[in-house]
Amino acid sequence: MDINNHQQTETNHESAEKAVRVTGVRKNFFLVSDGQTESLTTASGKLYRQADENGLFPATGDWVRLTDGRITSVLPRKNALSRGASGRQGKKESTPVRTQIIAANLDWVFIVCGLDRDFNLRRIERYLTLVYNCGCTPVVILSKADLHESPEPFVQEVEEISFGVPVLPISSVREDGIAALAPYLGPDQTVALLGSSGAGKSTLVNCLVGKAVQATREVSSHVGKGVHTTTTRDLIRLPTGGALIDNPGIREIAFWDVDDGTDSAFPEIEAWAEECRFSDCTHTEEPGCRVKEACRTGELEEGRLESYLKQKRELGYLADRQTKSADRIEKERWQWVAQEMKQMKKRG
Ligand SMILES: Nc1nc2c(ncn2[C@@H]2O[C@H](COP(=O)(O)OP(=O)(O)OP(=O)(O)O)[C@@H](O)[C@H]2O)c(=O)[nH]1
Ligand SMILES: [Zn+2]
Repeated sequence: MDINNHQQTETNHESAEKAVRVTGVRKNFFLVSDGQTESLTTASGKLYRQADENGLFPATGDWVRLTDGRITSVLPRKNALSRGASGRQGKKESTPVRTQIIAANLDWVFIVCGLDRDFNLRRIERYLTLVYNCGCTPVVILSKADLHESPEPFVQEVEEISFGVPVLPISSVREDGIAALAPYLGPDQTVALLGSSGAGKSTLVNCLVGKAVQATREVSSHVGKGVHTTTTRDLIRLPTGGALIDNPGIREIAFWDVDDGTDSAFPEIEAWAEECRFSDCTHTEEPGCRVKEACRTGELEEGRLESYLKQKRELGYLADRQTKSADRIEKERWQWVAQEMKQMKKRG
């Protein structure tokens, strides 16, 4: 697509600068909206260069500064859903991990889980961890509630593992429970949808928008010329005034991205762990393990402990891997220095 032919964000004649929101990110261009008009634009060369240093590059949901029709900076983010996000960032000993921002400035993240074969408490726990880890606020949406006489038992099961997170059963096909989502979809609220393939995300989006946006992704008439129907947007405006972000990146978010957010997803286990005899108790074989005792007394379900331990193991593995690669980089650097010195001596 030739961007130059495109009416460049109606380069405002009064002021050449304005803040707009990124509604879609494609390989070489961005779709931005000022709330009225949606248009295509590119990022300034400087922004590309800076992104290499600070990793701050426009993502869907970002507010950006537009100067003469091009994105020149990304405004500070409230939060961001990202792959490779880790609580380790910001800690001194951290290995910088390049994170890929999938969606920014979110008020809520809907964890969509179907009440069919998709229903899996352990997976919901993982998603909760991931969402907490990104500094976002989760809401669990149990879709396809129409497949059951009552979704209540499922709601209770999820509530037991989600500690105060709203758990809302819905049916997009029958439009049941949709009204309960209204408090999260009001003006100025942005929601990202997370959930495995087939969970019912697209169907929910279409239900909320009131038409099949996800299938057809029509571009409305007031959108700038040159934006063809092939240009998909990731941020969808809702009739309620809110915005929904549903993009492939979010759909594919992998669990290994999750770091030590386990504290928030398993608060009761962390609390019992405080009472273990050994402070470094692994809650497996040790005597005086309060967590194991909780399993014996029935206070804690064995499956939940397994899930917790599995997460801990995976996180440990990830941390290990990151440290190793940092060590290797350091080693390689010294090898290079040593070689250079040898060369210099030879020459010298
Ligand atoms: N019974 C019932 N089926 C539903 C409901 N919502 C979605 N489905 C069905 O579930 C299947 C998957 O729905 P999608 O909306 O495409 O799921 P998705 O999460 O967008 O899946 P991906 O696009 O692969 O990420 C489709 O066959 C839908 O018709 C619902 O409320 N009730
Ligand atoms: Zn223990």
